[in-house]
Formats: sequence, C-alpha cells, structure tokens
Amino acid sequence: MAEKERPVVAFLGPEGSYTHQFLNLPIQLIVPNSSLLISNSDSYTPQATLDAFKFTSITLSPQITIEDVFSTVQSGTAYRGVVPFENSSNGSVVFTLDLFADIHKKYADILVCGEAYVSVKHCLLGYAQPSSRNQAQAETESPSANEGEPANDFTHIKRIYSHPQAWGQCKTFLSTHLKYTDRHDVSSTSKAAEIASQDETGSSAALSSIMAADMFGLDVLAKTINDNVDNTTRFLVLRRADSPTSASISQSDCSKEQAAWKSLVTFTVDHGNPGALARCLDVFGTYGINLTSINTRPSGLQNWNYVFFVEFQGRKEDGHGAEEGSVNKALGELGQRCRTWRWLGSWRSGEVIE
Ligand SMILES: O=C(O)C(=O)C[C@]1(C(=O)O)C=C[C@@H](O)C=C1
Repeated sequence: MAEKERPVVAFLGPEGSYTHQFLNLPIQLIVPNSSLLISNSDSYTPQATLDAFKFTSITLSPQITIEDVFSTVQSGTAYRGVVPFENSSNGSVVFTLDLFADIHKKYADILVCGEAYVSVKHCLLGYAQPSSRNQAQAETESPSANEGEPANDFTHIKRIYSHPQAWGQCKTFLSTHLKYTDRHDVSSTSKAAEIASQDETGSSAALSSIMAADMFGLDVLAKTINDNVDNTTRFLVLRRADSPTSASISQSDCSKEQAAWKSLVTFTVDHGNPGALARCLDVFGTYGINLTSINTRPSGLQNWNYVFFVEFQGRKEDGHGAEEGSVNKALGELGQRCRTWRWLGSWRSGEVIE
C-alpha cells in the first residue's frame, strides 16, 4: 500500500488556510527548522494527532471544499483528512456537520480519529495604497504592532473575500471599517487571499491568515481583527473505518482514561413521540457519561425534523469484552430508543496549538 510509505493527508486548500496551519504549526515544534521542509516540499513530518499511524512524512493534498476532503478519505485516495468543526466565537461549521449527517449516504465509512484546537488570528489582506505601503510593511514585519488597530486607508477596497465562517468572527472590525464593502463567500480563507492577490487594481481584499499574506505576496492591512483575541477553531482528523488508528483496543473503563477521550454520535428520533429525545439523552446519564456538546441540523428528509449530534467523554471499545464498557452499553441502549443512529468515531481529546 503506497500510503505506508507516505500517506496522503487531504485538507482545505490552497496552502495558507487555517486547516493547513493545523498540519503546519506542530511540525515546527517537532522538527527544528522545519520551515525549510514546508516551503520546499510537500513532504512533512506529521504532528502527534496524525502520527497516530507512525509515518515519518506525509504528502499534503489541498482540496477545494470540505466535501472534497470527505470524498478523498471515503474513496481511499487520502489516508487522512482534516476538516474544521467548530469555532469558539462563531459556533459550528455547518458544512462539516451536514457531511457527517450524510443524508445521501455518500460517506458511510468516515470516522473521526483525532482533533486539535488552532488559534485563529484573522488579518485583512490586500494591496496597500502607495501612501500607506510603508505602514503595511511595518505591520507585516513586526507582528505585535497595532493589533486590531488599522493604520491603513481602506477606501480603495471595493470587495472582500473570505470563507463564510470568518465573517462572523470579525463582526466588529467589519462593521466599523468596511460596513458597506461587498462581501464574497469563497471556499477557504486562503482561496480568498489568492483571489485578492490576482486583482492588480488593488480593490480586492481578503480576510485571511498572515501565512496566506506571505504565500500570495499581499500586504497586511490590519491584523488580529477577530472580535475575540482567543478566537480558536477545532479541527477533526478523518479516517476510513478500515484504516488503522493508534488507539489501543484494550478495555479500560476507568473514569480518568475515559475522560481523555471523546466520541461523536448522530441519531434521529420519532418527532411525533413526546419525550423521544429526552429518553435518548437519558442513556448517557444512566451510564455516567459526560456530554460535551449537542448540535442539530435539518434532517433533509422532512421539514422540521432534525439529526442530533452528541459528543461525549469516553470511547467505544472493540474486541473481547468490549460490550462491558459503559460507552458500549450506552450506545447499545441508544440504538433501542432512537430511530436511527451512527457512531462517528472516538479519539483522544486534543490540545490548543498556538
Ligand atoms: O478557510 C480556512 O482557512 C479554513 O480552514 C476554514 C475555516 C472554517 O471553516 O472554520 C477554519 C478556520 C476559521 O474559523 C475560518 C475558516
């Protein structure tokens, strides 16, 4: 299997997106001077979350959309995929939730096998007016200067591009400085930077990352323009169900070990049946399982019917005696109380990457 030599990892491209940074930042922590590796090659030493599968290098495969990341993992073209899941200020990434809900049954083999939290600091990127070019250059060179405080003139900017998730993370800056400027949704923040870089008139700008400014040769017109300074996005790593993980399959139901894990399930209920949802949620309490998030999305099958997403501490176990684990017992009972359900993976809880 070629992936054994150098597995392919799909992410939301082009390079410079926050999804790309998920793969990038830890590498610099693990391999000193790894920026050389990053700029000269598509071969990386993967971070802890990914080296679940013990490879020394990976091939990065930029994808156009989050759905493309799901497709390449589902088809086996990519060994792993990285997708944004939720943002600390703007909430769930609904594109990702809908792909997990999978109403057209296209991604039946996708499971989550890891996560990490990435600090997201948005910048306004574009071409500075010649009069404020020195200022923009100073901002690029000295990252601590004028955070959130634009020193540049934005009157030449007629349109801004970004990923739909990013607008809601920079509301104050946008309403203060660019309230009447046209906004255009594109597939990623790095795509936005690429588009802005191609507009030689300089009237296009992007909400994107400092890394994208470098990659596409744009000026940083304002930086750290997100409403919350600790703006953070949680990313999930995807695998195919038949692809191995580092997770040992030994049974250990002790609460400390369970708290180090998370699991995700989706389920649907009979909406005409009073108490149906409460009865499903009750199984988690019965087995002492702590819920960490609940989400819903429209079922896509009938108006005002929903798919419920529940994330909880603990993991589903495989192998001999697995049925004894509290998560397995709870899921067994959930299956009897809901209409349909699906386990979407168990993984070790991630850490924040600055
Ligand atoms: O467009 C990117 O750079 C992405 O990685 C996507 C994404 C997202 O969908 O949440 C990731 C982080 C930020 O929250 C904004 C956009």
